[in-house]
Amino acid sequence: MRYLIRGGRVLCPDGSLEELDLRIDGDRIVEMGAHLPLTDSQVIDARDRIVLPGLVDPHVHLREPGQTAKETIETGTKAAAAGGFAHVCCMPNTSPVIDTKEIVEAIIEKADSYGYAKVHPIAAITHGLRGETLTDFAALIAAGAVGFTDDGKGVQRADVMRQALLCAKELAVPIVVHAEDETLSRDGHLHDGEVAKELSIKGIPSEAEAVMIARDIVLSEATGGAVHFCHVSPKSAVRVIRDAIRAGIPVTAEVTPHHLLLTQEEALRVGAWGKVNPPLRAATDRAACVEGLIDGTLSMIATDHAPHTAEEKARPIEASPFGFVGLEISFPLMYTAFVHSGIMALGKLVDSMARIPAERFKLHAGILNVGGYADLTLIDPHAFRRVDPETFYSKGRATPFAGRELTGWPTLTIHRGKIVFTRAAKEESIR
Ligand SMILES: NC(=O)N[C@@H](CC(=O)O)C(=O)O
Ligand SMILES: [Zn+2]
Repeated sequence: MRYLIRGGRVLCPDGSLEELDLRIDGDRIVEMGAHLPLTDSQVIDARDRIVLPGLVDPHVHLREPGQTAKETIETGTKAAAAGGFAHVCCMPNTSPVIDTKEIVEAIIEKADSYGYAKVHPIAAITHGLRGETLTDFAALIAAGAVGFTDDGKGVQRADVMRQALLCAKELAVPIVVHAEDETLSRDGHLHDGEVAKELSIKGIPSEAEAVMIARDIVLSEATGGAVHFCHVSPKSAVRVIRDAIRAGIPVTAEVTPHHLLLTQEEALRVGAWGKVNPPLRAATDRAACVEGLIDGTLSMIATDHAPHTAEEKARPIEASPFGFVGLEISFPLMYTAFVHSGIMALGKLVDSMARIPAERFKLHAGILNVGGYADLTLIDPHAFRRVDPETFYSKGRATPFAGRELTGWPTLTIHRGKIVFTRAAKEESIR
């Protein structure tokens, strides 16, 4: 199949927006230029659209194998396509845990058989996420793992983390850190602040996250192993990561839309739909995350798409699991808050949602160029729509952003030369 994407403004690798047509042949972009001839291609009308590279999400939970009532590889990658994502890195806290090459291979094969988006497993650091013995990193990488994490919990033992970093250095992959010291976070449900106090719910202090980040920066420097910090949330952590980067220690970090846009007060408004780990914190923490995004300390955006069943997220806060969905709204959330508002250039946002995570995990993705894979998404920078969880492809429906009016929604996504998502005309704009 040949497509001609005509009349759109294309985000070029240098960050400029240019009126260009793109021709797709098979799974590749074969031509980019002004007013390309139609020849034998099928036209995709991109007038009033911005053409972006397929986005890259370094942190999603697809729940397969084992928790298919929450999500499946099929529904999770459909949600990715609807959110404009061509690549997602999936976390290993499945059942069983992603700690063998067979599971890594099965996930990749299954995702490829659907063809909505590429899935890159981040395999477990330790067997069963038990925090004791290292998995076979070399075998897991050979099977397709792009990094290692015990996400869902932190690696409590410093000696185990040190060993993991030595292996990671040898094999040139990052250790992806969910930073949480359980002696400080245990039994907590919300940020340890005013709202938790008001609701008489045990809190999770910022230090539970920041002390682990500080420890792993020290271990990264000592071993030379690269660390990527997940879903950074407290001000203290942003500061130590900034200092580490300045000192040349090989660390990178991601931040989520919810930690950039929301605070602990959400628990009063939406209850368990706003329960997430790490928790939504104080206004000063949120401001520090925004500052970290803008100065490049937090160089990547991750959704931490964490679907649970409707029943689980309907429970009271203390009985509900941590996490909510994000894939289908992450780009419009970020576009509306940072680009539409004039705070950030579109090129910088897309770098943080495509080019930089692709480079970090060596995915050969994240920019539009002739000869590259035809992974791209068209966004509508004009129309506003409300977030309606009932329209999600994900099985997860919980999000504290339900009802928000956003612009910059993906309207059409192409993955490897095939149309994998088009926004239904019934989802009309509200202004
Ligand atoms: N973020 C969450 O609140 N939950 C994640 C685990 C995680 O990413 O730490 C999950 O698996 O549900
Ligand atoms: Zn995590």
